[in-house]
Amino acid sequence: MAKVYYDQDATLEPLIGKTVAILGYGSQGHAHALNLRDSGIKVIVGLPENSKSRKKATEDGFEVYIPSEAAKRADIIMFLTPDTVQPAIYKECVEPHLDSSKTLAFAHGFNIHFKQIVPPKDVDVFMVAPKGPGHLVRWMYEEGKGVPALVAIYQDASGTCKDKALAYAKAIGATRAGVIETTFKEETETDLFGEQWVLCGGVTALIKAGFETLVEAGYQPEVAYFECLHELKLIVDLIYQYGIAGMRYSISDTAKYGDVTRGERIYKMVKPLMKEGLEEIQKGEFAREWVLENQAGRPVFNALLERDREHLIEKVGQELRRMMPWITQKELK
Ligand SMILES: NC(=O)C1=CN([C@@H]2O[C@H](COP(=O)(O)OP(=O)(O)OC[C@H]3O[C@@H](n4cnc5c(N)ncnc54)[C@H](OP(=O)(O)O)[C@@H]3O)[C@@H](O)[C@H]2O)C=CC1
Ligand SMILES: CC(=O)[C@](C)(O)C(=O)O
Repeated sequence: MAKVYYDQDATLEPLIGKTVAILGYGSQGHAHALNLRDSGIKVIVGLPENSKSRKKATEDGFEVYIPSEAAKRADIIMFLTPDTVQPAIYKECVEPHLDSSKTLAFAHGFNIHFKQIVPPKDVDVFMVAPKGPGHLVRWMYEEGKGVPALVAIYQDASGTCKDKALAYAKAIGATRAGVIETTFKEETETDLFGEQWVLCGGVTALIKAGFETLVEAGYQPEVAYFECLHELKLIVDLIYQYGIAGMRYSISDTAKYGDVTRGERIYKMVKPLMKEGLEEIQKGEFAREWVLENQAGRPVFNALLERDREHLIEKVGQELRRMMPWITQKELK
């Protein structure tokens, strides 16, 4: 079993007296900045003058600088901007201010692993990758809990990089839940695989296919929504808390039989696709496609997101969620 690091295995000491620059103030950026500051770490934020996030970062009480100034002032520079703009930010704003006293940090290994960013050898480089959405990283921290994370050391020129990474993980609350040491390769490939084939791509495909199958067969869209989306959370909550066996303990025998037999058909169809998808990631084909998509102005990305925004399930869901105000616990901002 992998070694898991908890609060008692890490100390904030390596970050005390240091300045951490958080480049970006979005899902992860706001959470890391607020959690680090609440843990007693000096934080500044790096955002372009025209950034929509400047208002929120300023209202949250942070000193906000343009990225190059933030990089110049900081000891540790954490990239929490979209992966696709990190290479340009690095080249234009960070690299000119690098020396052996600086540390680069990431929350996803994409740009280091696929060599879109190649740091000088005398600079420490680590990753602290929360295994959950940024808003939950903040909400769990506020509740005294944490979102688990992966840490990886890419370069340890100083001999203290791992201590800094674990201190960072502790400061954002991750060691409350557990932190596993990995590599940039393992985090990048598993994260891309998970978000494409299980968590986001996998789940949304199942939800849409199920909903459309029922609606096209003439069933009411509201019934299809409750069956294929609303109830999914309840089932996943059981799996999250008790494992697959625990969830199956709670559902009916009829549902269990359907689960293990019809689920087997889905499993047999999907696993070969998943293996293909993992190979695409490992061979860099997905990375190349995503880099080129961004260079072309995201035509496919924008078109497919817009298509799904117009999906009937979004319209039905918005209406039904309005009748259950307790569902939307906190505004996603
Ligand atoms: N979302 C998640 O839960 C997770 C994300 N990650 C990783 O965290 C990193 C950040 O992702 P995420 O938080 O989702 O990003 P978001 O898209 O939520 O936020 C991006 C932030 O970067 C800002 N930004 C955009 N361009 C620049 C720039 N040139 N210089 C400085 N800031 C800029 C944006 O400002 P503006 O408002 O102006 O657009 C925004 O504040 C990525 O590496 C991602 O892979 C890792 C684990 C989970
Ligand atoms: C939340 C998370 O870790 C994801 C889905 O991989 C991401 O948003 O990058």
